[in-house]
Order: sequence, then C-alpha cells, then structure tokens
Amino acid sequence: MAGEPVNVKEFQELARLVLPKMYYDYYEGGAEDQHTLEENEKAFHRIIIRPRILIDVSRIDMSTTILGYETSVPIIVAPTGMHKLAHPQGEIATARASAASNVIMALSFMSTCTVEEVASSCNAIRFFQLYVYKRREISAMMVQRAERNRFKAIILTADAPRLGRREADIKNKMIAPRLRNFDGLISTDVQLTDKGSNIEAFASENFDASLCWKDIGWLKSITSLPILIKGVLTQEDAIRALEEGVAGIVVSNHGARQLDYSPATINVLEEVVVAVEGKIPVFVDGGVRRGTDIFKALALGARAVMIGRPVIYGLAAMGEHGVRRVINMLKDELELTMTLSGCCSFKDITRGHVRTEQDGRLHCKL
Ligand SMILES: Cc1cc2nc3c(=O)[nH]c(=O)nc-3n(C[C@H](O)[C@H](O)[C@H](O)COP(=O)(O)O)c2cc1C
Ligand SMILES: CC(C)CC(=O)C(=O)O
Repeated sequence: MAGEPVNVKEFQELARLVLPKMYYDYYEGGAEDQHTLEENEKAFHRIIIRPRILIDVSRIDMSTTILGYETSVPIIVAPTGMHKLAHPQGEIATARASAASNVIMALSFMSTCTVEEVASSCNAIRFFQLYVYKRREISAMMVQRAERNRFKAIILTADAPRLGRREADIKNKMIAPRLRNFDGLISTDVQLTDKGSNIEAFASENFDASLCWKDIGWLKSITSLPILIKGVLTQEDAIRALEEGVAGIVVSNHGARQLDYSPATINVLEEVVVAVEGKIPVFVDGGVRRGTDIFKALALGARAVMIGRPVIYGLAAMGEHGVRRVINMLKDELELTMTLSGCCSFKDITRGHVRTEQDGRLHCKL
C-alpha cells in the first residue's frame, strides 16, 4: 500500500502485514462458515442513505453523551481480548488513544494489561466488560476491582456460554497468553487439548454456561454500577433485559465469532429499538467500518456504535497513534456524512434518512 492508510480497510491490511499469522487470524476471524462475519459488513452496504439538501450545514455538532458521560463522537471502543498480541503496550495504548480522542473504552475481561494498569494509564471514562466464570468469586472480585478503579459501567457479555468454533484458531493451535488480572487465581496454561485452540479450551474450562437471567440479580447485588447487556439479537431478549432493569443493551453477535448464521446486527437493531420504546439506550456493534455505517446505525435508533476489529487493526499497525487515527478517521467520515446528508447534529438524523432492504420490499408491495 502506498502512503498512509486512509481508511479502516487499509489499516486492516497493515495489521495483516505486521502481525504473526496466528494472531491476525485470531483477530480477524469469525465462527464456522463466517457467513455472519461477511453479513455484518454487507448488511450495512445494503442500506441506502436518503440525504436532504439545502440545509445550512456550515456547523456540525458532534458532541453527545453516553450514560450521561460526554464524548466527542458516538463511538465506544468495544471490549476485545488480549491487546498485547497486537502491540507490546496492549490495552494501555488503546486506553490512552481513547482518552486522547475523548471516547469511552470498554476494557475486556480478558485483557493482557491489568485493570489497575489501564486505570492509572490515563484519565478517561471507561466501562468494564464481564465474563462470568464458573468460579464466580473471581468474576465478583473483578467487578469490585473495576469499581475501585473508577470504571463507570459493567457490560455483561451474554452470548458466550461457550466460545464459537473459530476454525483458523483450531488450525493454528491458537495459544492463550498470560492474563495478568488472574495471576495466582487461574492459569491460561490449560492442557485440555493436544490439538485445537487453547483459547477455546480455556473458555470451556472457565466460562459458566449456567449463567442465566436470574443472575442479573446476583450481579446487581455485587455492584452499584449500571449494567449493560451485550449480545441481544431479538425483541424477546430486549424486553426481558428491560424487565431485569438493565441500563442499556448492546445489539451484538460478538463480531460474528459465536453463532454463525445469527443475524447481521444492523438488520436487527431496529427490532430491538422498537421493543425498548426509548426506555434505555441501545448500542450496536459488528461490521462498523465507515462513518456512513455509524450514520446508518444512528438513523435506525442506536445511541452509539462500538468498534472492535478496527481498533485492533490501528493498534497492530501503529500502536496508540494507530488507534487514534482509526477513531478520528471514523469521526471525520461521520461528520462528512452528516454534512452531505443535511444533518447538523445527532438529533437531526432520523429514520427517514435511510432506506433498508425491508423498506424497499414494502414499497414494492404498494
Ligand atoms: C479479537 C476479538 C476479541 C474479542 N474479545 C471480546 C471480549 O473479550 N469480550 C467481549 O464481550 N467481546 C469480545 N469481542 C467482541 C467485540 O466486543 C465486538 O462485539 C465485536 O468485535 C464487534 O464487531 P467488529 O469487530 O466487527 O467491530 C471480541 C472481538 C474480537 C474481534
Ligand atoms: C479471549 C477470548 C475469550 C475473548 C473473546 O471473547 C473473543 O475472542 O471473542
């Protein structure tokens, strides 16, 4: 590639060039046939923007709030595991870049830097993603550590009772690195398989597949932080989450790494938004690679998007600077999209600014 990368895809290509194949495959891959992986992006491509003209767009206001916290753009850094495989500074580089760009970072439960290291690396609003282990006391202790270190919300990932089947990781015999948060508590040196992915083996040894709705009560009993549920893909689960009193929902298929042939997230966002009737904010992730994608998600009712792989690609390519570049590129693209669509602020972006495939079908029937 000649010159500096100018979009997320070019950062992906740079990441592919610099990373060992085992790690690149881990980051990039999805489950099984990777049908949903492809669809997460393609479903965005099938949504058309309906721009409005002759509106004064000389000033665009990009500021917004997420759970009451001010942020420069409706982007949250999604929780993704093990950043030190992408760059030696790991999650500290990601946290500093997020802080510099004034966006919220969600730290993965499976981080390679500790909660305390990330918290002390910079001053920023951070959320903490939670996996519930069979040894619940470990998860409870992590929630308390996050709370002590001023994380502002818990994101409970609810789509991973087991890890999805990621065939590249199986072929590469993907190795789980040391997770220093769990030093002295749990080892990533699992010896369950002599073949296959060690990450998968680690997850099946430790993740609690019995986690269910009643456990939201348990989580509430151990923390006073707001709880977001990540992994909702249906109106039924959205309504249930609402009944459990969560503070927000993340429409997510885990970057298509869990259940293949689950829907592209942008295709089910509206179903969830309609179900919650504006009572709590709805976020979405999966396949966001352009500012136009963010615009589409906002038009369909998302409060903000989360980005997973784009951040990793920036981190692998250029460390902290790369993550900043990726976030700022997406921000610039969103600003341009708003300008060219006649929207001066987020409240100006309406359902009428996009046409989905389903809308197309409705028109045909008329
Ligand atoms: C390499 C990788 C690691 C991930 N690790 C986690 C994790 O530890 N916890 C979690 O809740 N989600 C995890 N996810 C899912 C992301 O939070 C997010 O849902 C997904 O990456 C969004 O899709 P995108 O990568 O297309 O932006 C991971 C995703 C990737 C790609
Ligand atoms: C280390 C993994 C369990 C993190 C994860 O959720 C993922 O790879 O999708």
